[in-house]
Amino acid sequence: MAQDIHLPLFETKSAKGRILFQLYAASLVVSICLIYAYRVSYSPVDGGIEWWAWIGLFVAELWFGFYCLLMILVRLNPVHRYTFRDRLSQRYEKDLPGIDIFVCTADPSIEPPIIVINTVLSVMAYDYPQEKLSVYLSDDGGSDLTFYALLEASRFSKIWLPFCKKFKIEPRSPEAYFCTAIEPLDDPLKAREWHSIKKSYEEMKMLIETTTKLRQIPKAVRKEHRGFREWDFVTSQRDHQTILQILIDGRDPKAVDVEGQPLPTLVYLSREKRPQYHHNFKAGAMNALIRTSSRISNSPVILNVDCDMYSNNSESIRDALCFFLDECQGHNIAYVQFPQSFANLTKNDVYASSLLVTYRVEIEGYDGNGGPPYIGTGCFHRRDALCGEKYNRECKVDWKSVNHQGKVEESASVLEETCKVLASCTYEEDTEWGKEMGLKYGCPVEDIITGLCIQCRGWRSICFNPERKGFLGVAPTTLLQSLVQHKRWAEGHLQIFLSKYSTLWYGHGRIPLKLQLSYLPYSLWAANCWPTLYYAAIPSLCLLRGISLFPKISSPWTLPFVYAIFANSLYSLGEFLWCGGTVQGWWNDQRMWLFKRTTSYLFGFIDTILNRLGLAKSAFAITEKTVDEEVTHRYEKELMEFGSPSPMLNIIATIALLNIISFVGGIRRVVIVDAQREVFDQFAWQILLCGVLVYINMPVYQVTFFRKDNGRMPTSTTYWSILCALLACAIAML
Ligand SMILES: O=c1ccn([C@@H]2O[C@H](COP(=O)(O)OP(=O)(O)O[C@H]3O[C@H](CO)[C@@H](O)[C@H](O)[C@H]3O)[C@@H](O)[C@H]2O)c(=O)[nH]1
Ligand SMILES: [Mn+2]
Repeated sequence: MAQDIHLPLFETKSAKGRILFQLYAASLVVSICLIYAYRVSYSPVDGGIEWWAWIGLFVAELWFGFYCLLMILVRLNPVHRYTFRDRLSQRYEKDLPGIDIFVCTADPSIEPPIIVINTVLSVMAYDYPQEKLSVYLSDDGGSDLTFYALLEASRFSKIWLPFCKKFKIEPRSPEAYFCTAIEPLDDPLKAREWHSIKKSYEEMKMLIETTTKLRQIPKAVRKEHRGFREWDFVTSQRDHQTILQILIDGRDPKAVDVEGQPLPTLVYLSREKRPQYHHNFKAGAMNALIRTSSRISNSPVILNVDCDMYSNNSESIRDALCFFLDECQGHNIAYVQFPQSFANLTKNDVYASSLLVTYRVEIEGYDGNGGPPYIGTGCFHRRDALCGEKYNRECKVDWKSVNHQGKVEESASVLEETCKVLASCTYEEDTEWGKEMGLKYGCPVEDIITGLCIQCRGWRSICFNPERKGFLGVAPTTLLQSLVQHKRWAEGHLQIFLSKYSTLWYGHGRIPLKLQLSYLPYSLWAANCWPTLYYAAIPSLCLLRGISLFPKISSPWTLPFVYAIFANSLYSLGEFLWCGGTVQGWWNDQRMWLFKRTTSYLFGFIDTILNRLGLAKSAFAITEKTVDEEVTHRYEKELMEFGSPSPMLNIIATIALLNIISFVGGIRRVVIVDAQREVFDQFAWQILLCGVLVYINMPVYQVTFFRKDNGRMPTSTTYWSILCALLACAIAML
């Protein structure tokens, strides 16, 4: 035992193949420099339209080169982490710290209560001493439907938790489990129990779904719990008092499951909302939870998940504690971030919503460079660090005694009353909440800015990517949902970059330089829109007009272009396949790369500027977690869903049409005018670029001209885009 103390609870390994990557990176940089050399030495004579087009392209290439350097930097030093849970339980099993788990939901129609309670049940069922777990649900929808579902879940947990333990099942979200599980046939007794639990779950699910659909709680049910009385005073979702209900009080000796084992504490909180007070979206909800939980359970470690992110691995808490509790390296770790993963992806992930490379490769690169960002869900925090405390070398937590400090004496009903004020609108007035304490306000990516500030206070963060994924969530299932989500992200990142919390100046001297630079690719997401729009439109229009912008295909200057394009594509394909993607998935990823850069990032960029000028306020558009059956059906068939009109679709369609017109024009030029193959030689690159753009846009032509279902391009968008594309081409040919 004494020996064990010195064995670490986790281990860090550098990724393999780093030298190979460095060689590839160096060769890529050389080819990019050669491209610049070509641009400088062959620029057309001053002043004309050719010259302007050329300079524009050069600037775009300078940008892409710079961005490419940043992406290389993120990948230079990835690390993997491994935990030793057996050592943890050997040394700490009796003194494991309490864990507070926060689940956030905001709207019962966008986030159906049945999804929410599945997440709640999955986190209640962690393989961890139950009396040390407290689960808090924050309901920004202030909805009795969600409350009702949680009440049902609290009852169901009494049979669900013992079942999970007895059958050692994974995952512990009942919906996810019964979706794929096969009944145990070997033992008839076990099979009977299994069936009875399944039936109970299905009954509960039906009750909850019908109530949600009817949007009304049956009178009889209302009488069952005094908590429902609170809704007599609720005027609307945006105007109500604090509702706080302790549904299960873990300290109560009567709060036990069917086997007589203690249950985790379960709390419902809907913070006060008044029209005259800004509620600060998820950040506001989280801060209310931090304060309320500090009175009720005050655990030193907080896990935070979105309402759709169920726990897929019952060992995650123990994994996370291996980092915090490590005697040598644990003291300065503020948070342990699990990568986001999704349960509802199709094989080739049409909308590239898995962000496969980001969450497999880049996040580990961040870790190597100083620590991953906080990405809002699937993250374990040290409470002190989240509350704004600075890292202090002298101050080490003694995890063995932390549980015995200041036990709460008040009864649940007293707590319910006394804690209400902590979640009121006025509580934060003239305090540091939302500034130096808790999650930061005023940014659509509250998570990133909060994580960055924690790192700037001297703390370190860790990325943990276990074999069996820690959490699984719901990825957007329509094109527009995905684009809107990315707009929020791009806008948030750019806002941080331009604010006083920018990694460049705020991070300077506080976090390592390579970590400062690693934040840049995301900070500058939005800025990508201009060079990408330029590259996707101008060379094609120039092809129509007969302006050549690339080296002749027979000239040696072609080589750096060939190398840069092919090496880069092959590398990214390799990386994608290595992460478990498919070739078609990679191609879809490239398409979404184009779509996001020309729409989400553009609107994100414009909104950020308007926001800076004080002309617009940024909002938090909640991502929808369900869609109707027809849409789901198309999603499963991997058909792109365009559906409702939006300026974003206008841009996508216009670019697609413009390129097909230019492509046809370019081919015509080669076939008709070209006698000596001189024209082809000059324009081959542009035709190729245009051809690739046409190919990548195939689904767009399909939805615009051939599809008949409701996911097709809206007619108004089609007309508008045809008009715009024709106009652009006409101007180009003038
Ligand atoms: O006023 C609000 C708005 C949202 N939420 C909750 O915030 C979570 C995230 O919202 P979602 O619409 O699912 O956003 P995503 O785009 O999926 O979220 C990613 O990006 C967000 C920042 O932009 C982070 O907050 C999230 O954790 C991260 O998963 C959900 O549980 C919501 O219920 C609230 O509690 N109150
Ligand atoms: Mn989400």
